[in-house]
Amino acid sequence: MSQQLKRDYVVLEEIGRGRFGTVFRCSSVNSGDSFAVKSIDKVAITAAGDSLDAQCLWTEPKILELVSPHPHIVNLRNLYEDEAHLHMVLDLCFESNLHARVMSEPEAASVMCQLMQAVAHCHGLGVAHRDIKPDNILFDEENRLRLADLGSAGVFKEDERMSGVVGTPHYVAPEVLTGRDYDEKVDVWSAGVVFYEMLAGFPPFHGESPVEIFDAVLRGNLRFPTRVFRSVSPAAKDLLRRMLCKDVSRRFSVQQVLRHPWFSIAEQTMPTE
Ligand SMILES: Nc1ncnc2c1ncn2[C@@H]1O[C@H](COP(=O)(O)OP(=O)(O)OP(=O)(O)O)[C@@H](O)[C@H]1O
Repeated sequence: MSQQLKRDYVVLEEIGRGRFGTVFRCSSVNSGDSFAVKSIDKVAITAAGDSLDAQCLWTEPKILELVSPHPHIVNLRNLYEDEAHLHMVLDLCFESNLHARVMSEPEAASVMCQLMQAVAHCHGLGVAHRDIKPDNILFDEENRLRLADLGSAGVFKEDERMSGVVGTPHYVAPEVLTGRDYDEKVDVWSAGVVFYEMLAGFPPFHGESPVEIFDAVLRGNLRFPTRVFRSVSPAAKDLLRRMLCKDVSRRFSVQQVLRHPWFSIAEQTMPTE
């Protein structure tokens, strides 16, 4: 454990684990405030022998430095390195229950508005997240949405597109699967899948295996089964069509999503406290 990290934070219980990262709760020695520390095992990455993973080691902290601070992103507070680990001190968050239940449109609008603000901030700085999915959408102690895990993010420039298959089967955009170059609108597609799932309780493109899911994504046949979508507003369906549009040139940008009338319609029907 880095001596410097131990000087600044008391590292407490484990709260999560990924492929190479273990996440602990920690508290600041100075303020007593709670944070999360994600410790990446450099040795395990090197031993796994995957040069892509080794390259990605620095992607997350570098991109987090670029996009922090933002109220809807899991911000990087401090970074430490020792021989075996990279330690990222992050805002402490909690897993979302986005998978757990079908949401009303006002609830979904609140989630989508915060998510799209985080994505707009990233896109404005030339960063595409590339792995938007419920597991990477966390909430902080004040119940504010925080976009997490920028380990798969990519930097794009005006005349330079991105490549490489990155993402998670149900949420990945079709242009990523075809192996062609793509742009930041892959995030709008993935956020559209999350949006559909919040309203329907199941994803728009499904299958029994990853291959079947990929085939369904590539077909991109968006359906609104009456059983479930009978009570969903035409504005919500319109926005879903514009986000889950296979033709990237016609797919909405994040700014266009944020300007869509569905947000104000859904807000007007929000119950008052
Ligand atoms: N800031 C945080 N606060 C609380 N929990 C967190 C935080 N960041 C991540 N976690 C939790 O820790 C677990 C692992 O985190 P994360 O997915 O970022 O690790 P990872 O190594 O990048 O994972 P993978 O590459 O396998 O997706 C997840 O369950 C996540 O919910």
